[in-house]
Amino acid sequence: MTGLTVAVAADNAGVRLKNSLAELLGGDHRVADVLDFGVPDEADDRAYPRLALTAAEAIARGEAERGVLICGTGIGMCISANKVDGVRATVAHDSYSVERSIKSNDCQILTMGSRVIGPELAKRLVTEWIGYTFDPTSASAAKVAYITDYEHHHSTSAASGR
Ligand SMILES: O=C[C@H](O)[C@H](O)COP(=O)(O)O
Repeated sequence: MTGLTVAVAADNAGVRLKNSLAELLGGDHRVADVLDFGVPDEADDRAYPRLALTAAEAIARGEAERGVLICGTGIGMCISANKVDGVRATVAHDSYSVERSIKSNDCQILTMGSRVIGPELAKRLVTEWIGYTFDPTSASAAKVAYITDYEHHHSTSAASGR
């Protein structure tokens, strides 16, 4: 496996955890590059949607394969990132969800809440998350493709099928 490029971003509620995770990722042999979309410190009060959308758009353009986005709860980052076509983001604070976010859902983005999870558990989960890969030949692939197809067609009737 060639090294991953991982985008990171956080608002000022999550910047300390984001910086810690960026350092962790930068030292991981499975990571080729870390793209930091800010904020740099707690004095920067840019709101989470701007940061999430900027990072998610970079992923949609193929500039990074993965992203870790941190806010107070992870929820705002997740909602915002999921507005970008082609991006699948999830908030997760447990090992099983982190694994399934890749293996079932092929999520590029993991979001976490700095007010929800401790830094050591977050680091452990991100270390696990980097090691998972999606299997495009798995039974999960068609389910993810259904979402992508909906995005492409913006079809309101898609939800009425199986
Ligand atoms: O989801 C939003 C985040 O938790 C953010 O860090 C805090 O948002 P708020 O200031 O609107 O509560």
